[in-house]
Amino acid sequence: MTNINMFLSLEYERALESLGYDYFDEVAAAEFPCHHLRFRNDQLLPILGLDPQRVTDADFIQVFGKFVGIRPFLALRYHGYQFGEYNSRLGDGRGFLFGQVRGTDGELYDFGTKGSGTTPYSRGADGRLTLKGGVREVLAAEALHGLGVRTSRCLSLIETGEHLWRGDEPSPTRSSVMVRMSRSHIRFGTFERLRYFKRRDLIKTLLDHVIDYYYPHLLQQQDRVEQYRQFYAELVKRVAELAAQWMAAGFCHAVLNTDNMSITGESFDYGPYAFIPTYNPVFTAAYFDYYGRYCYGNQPSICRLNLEMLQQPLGMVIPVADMEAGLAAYEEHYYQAYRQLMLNKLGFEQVNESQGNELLSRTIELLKETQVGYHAFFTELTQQFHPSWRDDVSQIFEQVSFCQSAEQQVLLATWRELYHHILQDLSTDELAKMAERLEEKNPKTALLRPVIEEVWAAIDRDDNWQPFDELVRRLQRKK
Ligand SMILES: Nc1ncnc2c1ncn2[C@@H]1O[C@H](COP(=O)(O)OP(=O)(O)OP(=O)(O)O)[C@@H](O)[C@H]1O
Ligand SMILES: [Mg+2]
Repeated sequence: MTNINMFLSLEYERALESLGYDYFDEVAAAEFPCHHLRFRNDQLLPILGLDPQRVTDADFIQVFGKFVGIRPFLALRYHGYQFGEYNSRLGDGRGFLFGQVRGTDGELYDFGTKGSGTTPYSRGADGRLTLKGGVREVLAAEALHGLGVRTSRCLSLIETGEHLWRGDEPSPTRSSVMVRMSRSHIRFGTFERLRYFKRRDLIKTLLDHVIDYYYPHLLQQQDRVEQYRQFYAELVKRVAELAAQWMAAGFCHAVLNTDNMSITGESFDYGPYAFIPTYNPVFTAAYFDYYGRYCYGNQPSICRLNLEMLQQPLGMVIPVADMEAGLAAYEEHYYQAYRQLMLNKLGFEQVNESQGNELLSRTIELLKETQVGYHAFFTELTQQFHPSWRDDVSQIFEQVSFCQSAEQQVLLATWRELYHHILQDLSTDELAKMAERLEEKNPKTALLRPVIEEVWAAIDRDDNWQPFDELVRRLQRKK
């Protein structure tokens, strides 16, 4: 066994750093009184070309808790529209870009910290992350990944032994530092800040950088302006697909400010999020979202609005009419993606258009009217599904407890008929694949709030991490 820290042996690319000091400030990491590794994401190590067996807990602590070895740490500069109001006092206030590494899949990944100390953007706050906040972010990312959402994931969570004061947690509360692996920490707000300072030159440089690193296939196109046009159109598609993935997963992100929107169309920053207990478009996850701006059902339109606002900075280099044309496809991209994801959750791969649309709207109606658990509905379907359903409509969802009233029974009967009708067109082979698809698309474990609270209570009361470890294992679907 060698004692070389595997994280220090990685080849770090200085992609963002090479852009120079207009985009970030160099910062130092806080020193913490202690370091307890609470989570290490071994599923990510192979993507970094690392064998989990050869990476010790001490390696994680040395690099992602004590921050020994790699330099510089870059607090990225950004602004953002927060609940509709422009905020020019933002930036990485409790985190920094630790480094960038090329994965075995060819993609460039960021290691970004959260809770690693103050920066010039901390605005008088402590630069820290609560342990509960860290636990919640780890869980959200693993759950979303399991549901097929394009998301950042946490590489490590280290408890750091400080006492923090927060208005939304019983205080003092425990502290942590998290390292997140994401496709980029360049946010819509990174561009917004450059427009605020009227720096067209810096917007252009950053846009070229984004295309070079995150949309390299567009480089085949010789003309830069054409690349920009296609970049925006592709971003629109990626964001529409992301919104569809959240909606199908039953996920409410809760803080869709433009500083929480990634330029790669990846989902990240899991603060006061929640998975919806039942289908309810006005379900709002953040207690401070008084008007339900970021409620579950608003997510697709808010994402569209954020894309539209991004036209302001990008408009300094991309013709706005071209971006408008790209944005016009948003609804179609969204609907196509959402429809496909929902049909998958219902067990299907391909359904003809009119039947597919009808099944989708009937399913939503059923979920809404009965208020059956959103996740429970799909896991029940997965458990009860049987190929014999094709031949006998009465067997479909034979055991249901969620239809109380006569009206609800009628809705279920109609849904059943339609489902049966679609099954008629399937071959025996396709029918067999349905069971597998249902299993794959509908993980058994749903990360509902009481589940998180239960895990947290064990940590909080008894420092018992076993329920957390088991939950992570279930979300990652390991035996
Ligand atoms: N405890 C804190 N100390 C200093 N700055 C903070 C703190 N909490 C939040 N901020 C800053 O407030 C802004 C909004 O916070 P938000 O919760 O969206 O981001 P974050 O969760 O800290 O980071 P990220 O978006 O990278 O996940 C960010 O600029 C963040 O750096
Ligand atoms: Mg944020």
